[in-house]
Amino acid sequence: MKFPMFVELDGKKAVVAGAGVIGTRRIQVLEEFGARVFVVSPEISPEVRKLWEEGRINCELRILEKRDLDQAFLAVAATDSREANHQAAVWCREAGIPVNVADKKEECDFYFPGIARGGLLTAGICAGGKDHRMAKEAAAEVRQLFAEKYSSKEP
Ligand SMILES: C[C@@]1(CC(=O)O)c2cc3[nH]c(cc4nc(cc5[nH]c(cc(n2)[C@H]1CCC(=O)O)[C@@](C)(CC(=O)O)[C@@H]5CCC(=O)O)C(CC(=O)O)=C4CCC(=O)O)c(CCC(=O)O)c3CC(=O)O
Ligand SMILES: NC(=O)C1=CN([C@@H]2O[C@H](COP(=O)(O)OP(=O)(O)OC[C@H]3O[C@@H](n4cnc5c(N)ncnc54)[C@H](O)[C@@H]3O)[C@@H](O)[C@H]2O)C=CC1
Repeated sequence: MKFPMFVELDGKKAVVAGAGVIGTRRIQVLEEFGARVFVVSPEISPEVRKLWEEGRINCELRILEKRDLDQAFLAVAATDSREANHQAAVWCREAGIPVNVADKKEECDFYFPGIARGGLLTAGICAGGKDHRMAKEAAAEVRQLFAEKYSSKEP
């Protein structure tokens, strides 16, 4: 069971390997929560390219290398290669950097929850890696609750 720690990400380096469908989702969330996102991926989605062009994130269009992880606060391995994701996890573990591995929950130090925000509140919903559909559904219900009952106070 993972502990729901609410972590300060403002200005902290978050490395994301792979900017396809899942990497893009991760990059958007980390950027929204203030991290200094550094993307390494041979190909990137249009959404990620736009964030890059707006100067909100940095990208390198190549495969991940160990040195990319220097000074990272956290990392995400979201490539479509099991081998590359595993290698990233090993490098992170050696360097003591918490890592999320999109295709293997056993290699994750932390999970991405379903997120609900409203007013002053932020919730992260996790089904312990056992049912992401349930996490998604519950997060949608909590978003609805926040909008109905707790949205009056803006952050
Ligand atoms: C453990 C965890 C680690 C982590 O990723 O952080 C993890 C792991 C894995 N997910 C996989 C598949 C999918 N996950 C989703 C969706 C979501 N997955 C999310 C979280 C988590 N997923 C973490 C905790 C989960 C928990 O609490 O139970 C959500 C909540 C948040 C988010 O991803 O942003 C988000 C829904 C919220 C939202 O959309 O609002 C979809 C559907 C979709 O993408 O639309 C699919 C594909 C289709 C399908 O199967 O349904 C695979 C197999 C990959 C493969 O086969 O290669 C693994 C790997 C494994 O289980 O080992
Ligand atoms: N955790 C979750 O919620 C989910 C996880 N997945 C898993 O996430 C992974 C990614 O899936 P998608 O985003 O759909 O794949 P995708 O094919 O859309 O994107 C993969 C990206 O990785 C990049 N890439 C490939 N090798 C790389 C390397 N060595 N270094 C850096 N970047 C590299 C590619 O250029 C591409 O941009 C898959 O392993 C998939 O099984 C899939 C669905 C949900």
